Amino acid sequence: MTINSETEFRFLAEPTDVNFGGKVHGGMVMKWIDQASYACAAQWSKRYCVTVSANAIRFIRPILVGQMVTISARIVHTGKTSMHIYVVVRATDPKEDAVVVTNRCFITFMAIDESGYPVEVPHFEPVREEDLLLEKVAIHAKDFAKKLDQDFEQTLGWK
Ligand SMILES: CCCCCCCCCCCCCCCC(=O)SCCNC(=O)CCNC(=O)[C@H](O)C(C)(C)COP(=O)(O)OP(=O)(O)OC[C@H]1O[C@@H](n2cnc3c(N)ncnc32)[C@H](O)[C@@H]1OP(=O)(O)O
Repeated sequence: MTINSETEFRFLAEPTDVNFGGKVHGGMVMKWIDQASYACAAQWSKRYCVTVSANAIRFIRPILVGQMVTISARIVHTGKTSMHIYVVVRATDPKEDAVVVTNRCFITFMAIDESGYPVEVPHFEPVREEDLLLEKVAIHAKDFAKKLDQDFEQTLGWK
C-alpha cells in the first residue's frame, strides 16, 4: 500500500491575516505551516500527531493581502515515532504568473495514541535524488535542534 507523503494547502491571504504594516503576521504563517504539516503527518501515520519542534524557519519574503498562498508539506525523514517534514510556502498574485518562495522550514511531529503515548510511524524511504538530499539536510536539522535542546538544559538549567 502506498501512503501519501505530501500535502498542499492553497488559499487567499485575507485582511484579518495582516499586521499593521499590511503584511501577513509571522505567527499566522507559522500557524498555516503547523496545520499543513499536521495534515501531512496524520495522513502518513494515520494517527493524531503533535508538533515536537519547528527548525530553521525562514521568513524570506513578505506575504501580502490578496495573494494566493500555497503551503507544500512533505515527509522527508522518519525516526521511530517522529516525522520530519519539509515545508515551503509560496505566494502569488492570482492575476499574474510570478510565484515567490516566502518561507521554508523543517517541522517535526510525533504520532501519539488515544492515551497520549508515542506510537511507531511507517518508515519513509527516500528514492528520488532530491528526497535523498532533503533527508540528509533534515537529519542535520534534527541533530542541530537536539544539540540546542541539550545546551538549553545543561547551560541554562531549563528546557
Ligand atoms: C484525539 C483528538 C483528535 C482530534 C483531531 C483534531 C485535529 C485538530 C487539527 C490540528 C491542527 C493542527 C495541530 C497541530 C499540532 C499541534 O499544534 S500539537 C500542540 C503543540 N505541541 C505540543 O503540545 C507537544 C508538547 N510536547 C510534548 O508533549 C512532548 O515534548 C512530546 C512531543 C510528546 C515529546 O516528548 P519527549 O519524551 O520529550 O520526546 P523525545 O522522546 O525526546 O523525542 C520524541 C521524538 O522526537 C524527536 N525529537 C526530539 N527533539 C527533537 C527536536 N528538537 N527536533 C526534532 N526532533 C526531535 C526524537 O528524535 C524522537 O523521535 P524518534 O527517535 O522516536 O523518531
